[in-house]
Amino acid sequence: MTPVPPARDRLRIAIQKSGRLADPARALLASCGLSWRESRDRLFCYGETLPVDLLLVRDDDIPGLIADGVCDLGVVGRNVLAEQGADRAANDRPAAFREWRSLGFGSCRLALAVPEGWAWQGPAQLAGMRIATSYPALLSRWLAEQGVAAEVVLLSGSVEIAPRLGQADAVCDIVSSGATLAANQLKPVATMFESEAVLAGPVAELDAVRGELAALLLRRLDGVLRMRHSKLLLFQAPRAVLPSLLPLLPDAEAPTVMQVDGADELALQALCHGAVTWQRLEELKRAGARGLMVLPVEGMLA
Ligand SMILES: Nc1ncnc2c1ncn2[C@@H]1O[C@H](COP(=O)(O)OP(=O)(O)OP(=O)(O)O)[C@@H](O)[C@H]1O
Ligand SMILES: O=P(O)(O)OC[C@H]1O[C@H](OP(=O)(O)OP(=O)(O)O)[C@H](O)[C@@H]1O
Ligand SMILES: [Mg+2]
Repeated sequence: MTPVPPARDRLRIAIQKSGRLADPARALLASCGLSWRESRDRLFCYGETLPVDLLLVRDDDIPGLIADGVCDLGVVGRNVLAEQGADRAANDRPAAFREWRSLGFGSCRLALAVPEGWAWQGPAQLAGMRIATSYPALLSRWLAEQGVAAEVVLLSGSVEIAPRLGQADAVCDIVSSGATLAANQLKPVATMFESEAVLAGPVAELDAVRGELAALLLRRLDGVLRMRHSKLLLFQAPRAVLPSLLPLLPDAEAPTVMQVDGADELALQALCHGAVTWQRLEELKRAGARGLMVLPVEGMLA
């Protein structure tokens, strides 16, 4: 019988202890106003500003911890969440976690790669082949969708070396820059899955105190994510040039306009959601803007 975890009135979020997502996950949560007192073994961080604690674990364990109710939320790669979700589905187990938000970092893709010398003609070519992967459920599902019968060889790491060792004919693994594939004389031929870090949580909403804490956190998180690439642009300009400045700010919310030094001189404040590059500032200056200042935006509560 599965043990029932004791009731909690603090929210618990699992993140990677170390690895690619550890620092950005912690930085993102900190930018939502959370801070922690770390325990000496660093596996549990007690929330100080809010009753939101961190659990530091291997990323592969995060979906299971959510499924078991040991933690409420987790920051994990969509690839890990999808693999474990596909595995549950393949074994007729009910869904026990889902993606709550995509977080905009840790981008990579799950790709099928074959030796560089192969002339790739499509998935049918894989029939009867051995494919090494750490993502057996996603690979099996993709092969079934393609109607191809191939052998899945499970490896927990260093997958790209399998063809050279004669363990497999092709591989299915995470690709980002493609450097690991190239170093192993492999080429990507199909993308199965686009991934990034996500906030994962249970299928149903949380309730009571933890539900309220999660709602508060999501409101802050949405504000941070929305503002992540936004900048506040401050500048002055004569009223007459306004019609030629506004087309240069297509991604800006309606600017706040203040009158200075009489009716003709304006001070403007525009929240830009796209990149505010030097080139763009120079174009604004050529069009008559002066005193251009770009400020970062840390968050927004609508
Ligand atoms: N080369 C990459 N570029 C960008 N993101 C990646 C890359 N490789 C993996 N990722 C993403 O980062 C996540 C964590 O990768 P990492 O290599 O730290 O995992 P790990 O070795 O399984 O860590 P753990 O010790 O927690 O089990 C992956 O699940 C994936 O979502
Ligand atoms: O396309 P690239 O930029 O080369 O990245 C892809 C590599 O990154 C990951 O491995 P990682 O370096 O995390 O090693 P691990 O699998 O042993 O954890 C992944 O498993 C690939 O091997
Ligand atoms: Mg792992």
